[in-house]
Amino acid sequence: MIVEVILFIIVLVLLYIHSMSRYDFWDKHGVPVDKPKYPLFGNSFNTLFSLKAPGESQYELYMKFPNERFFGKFHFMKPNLVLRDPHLVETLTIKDFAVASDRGIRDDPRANKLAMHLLNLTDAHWKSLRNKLTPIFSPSKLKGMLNQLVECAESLNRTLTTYQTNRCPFDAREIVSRFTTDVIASCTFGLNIDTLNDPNSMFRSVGKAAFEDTSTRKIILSLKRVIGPFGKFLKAPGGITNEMLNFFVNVVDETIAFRKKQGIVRHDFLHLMNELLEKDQTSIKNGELDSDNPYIFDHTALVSNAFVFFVAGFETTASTISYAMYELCLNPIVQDRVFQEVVGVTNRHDGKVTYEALQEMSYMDQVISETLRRYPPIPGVSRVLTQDYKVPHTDLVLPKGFLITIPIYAIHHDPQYFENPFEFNPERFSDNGTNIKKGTYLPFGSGPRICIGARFAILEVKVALVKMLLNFEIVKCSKTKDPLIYDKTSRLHVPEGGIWLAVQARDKRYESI
Ligand code: HEM
Repeated sequence: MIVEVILFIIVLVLLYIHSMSRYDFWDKHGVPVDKPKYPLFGNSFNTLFSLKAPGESQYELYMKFPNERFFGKFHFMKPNLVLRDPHLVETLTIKDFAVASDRGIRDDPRANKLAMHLLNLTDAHWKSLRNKLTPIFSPSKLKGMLNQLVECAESLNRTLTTYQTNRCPFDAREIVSRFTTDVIASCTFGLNIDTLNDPNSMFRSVGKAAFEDTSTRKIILSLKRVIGPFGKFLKAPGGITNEMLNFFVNVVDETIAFRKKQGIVRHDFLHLMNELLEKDQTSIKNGELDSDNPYIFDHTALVSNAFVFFVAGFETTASTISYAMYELCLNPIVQDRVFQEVVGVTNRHDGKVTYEALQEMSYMDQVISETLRRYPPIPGVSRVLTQDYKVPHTDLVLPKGFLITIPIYAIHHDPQYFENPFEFNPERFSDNGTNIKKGTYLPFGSGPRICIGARFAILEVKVALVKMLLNFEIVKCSKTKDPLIYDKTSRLHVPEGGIWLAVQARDKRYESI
């Protein structure tokens, strides 16, 4: 027995020495590094074990290297380069896109019936799909969805009225997540669901399942990223089930069949994607497209991308609206100014929230931009090299497959680019944001892989805030936290326990608007 124990200790010591020696990687390349204290988990220890919120952990590390263009860290034992220089961020994501077109956090696009979507694809297949989908987010197409957004915002207002009448505080994150779920269900799946009144709807359950985190889930999801092809054998607990996936496929099929039978045309994402599908089918019939072309926009592409719009779109927009409400509540002067703008513009448009009226609300744009700077819903993005890459103006050559991180949250809070970065100040975005240095404002990412839904997201956030402000003043309640404390268990930078606020009815003059 003693021999076994000694052998076990020797193995542990050898493993420890091996693991710690891997951390010499950046020293050997002359790159500044924050060497991890513990073996195996690299610099991710604090976030994986829920000791720090992701944004705070990223910021702390970033601020250790104030004069560097980049620094090294470790994701588990895998070296990872973190960019600090905004020019380098732009070079990698735009000019050198050809060598860094992959985000590296994808599942196999054939993993299940909803996996053939933009997030999971790379190279030519991604490019073909992105080119097909980009036009459905054009301003003219989004204008066609405005009525649906306004209807959902009116439903949100009805819910807020009940809280106002009962003088009851509410968790803005929860209520607004139900609104953004209704929006995606309406614009992407053609369904008028009412998650605001039915919080247990399947859509809401899937939304929660996609973002609910535990330490075990975070560790397994992160491990999947570093062990390459073996990752597919690892299954993280929780998340989206097969039953949920089937539900989405059925919803899409039933809605398309119903619309066809009833002759209903609604200019939403479902309709526009169905047009893409029919166009490819016609091209195959006419012999213009080969039926075994791997990039055909078929049923799988339609349901997969409808699904990814939901997952990528509901939490990010809910986060932005609820943080904007929080900041407007803490900054009554800003709230008053934006309210005056909203009333002035809507009055010029016969009291209506039209697409044209929304384009005139420039101070509202500043408020939304500053919210996205202060609280970027996705704190960082990554790129994986598809070829060896010489980092510009250095001798550092990184091999194919190397992981590079762009720390969005930290760059947004770097005092070099944003004075008093933790202060909410929409004035930073006066002059259409032309005074913001390139490569320092990245809420939607950068380059050809930038968020495809950015324009839709801004429109949705704007409609919700405009309709809300016309009816309510957002005020503090006894549960409003200032400052907020961030959730250490989540992969996103979200407040612990939600964002508690209250609303008061506006002057009767505006109630009907
Ligand atoms: C405030 C709201 C949103 C924020 C802050 C946001 C942010 C982001 C970011 C940072 C990326 C990665 C970009 C990169 O790697 O450079 C991304 C990608 C993406 N987003 Fe969004 N997003 C938002 C809303 C939406 C909405 C509403 C949709 C769909 C309706 C959407 C769909 C997508 C898709 C499909 C991708 C992958 C694009 C590709 O790989 O080609 N997002 N988003």
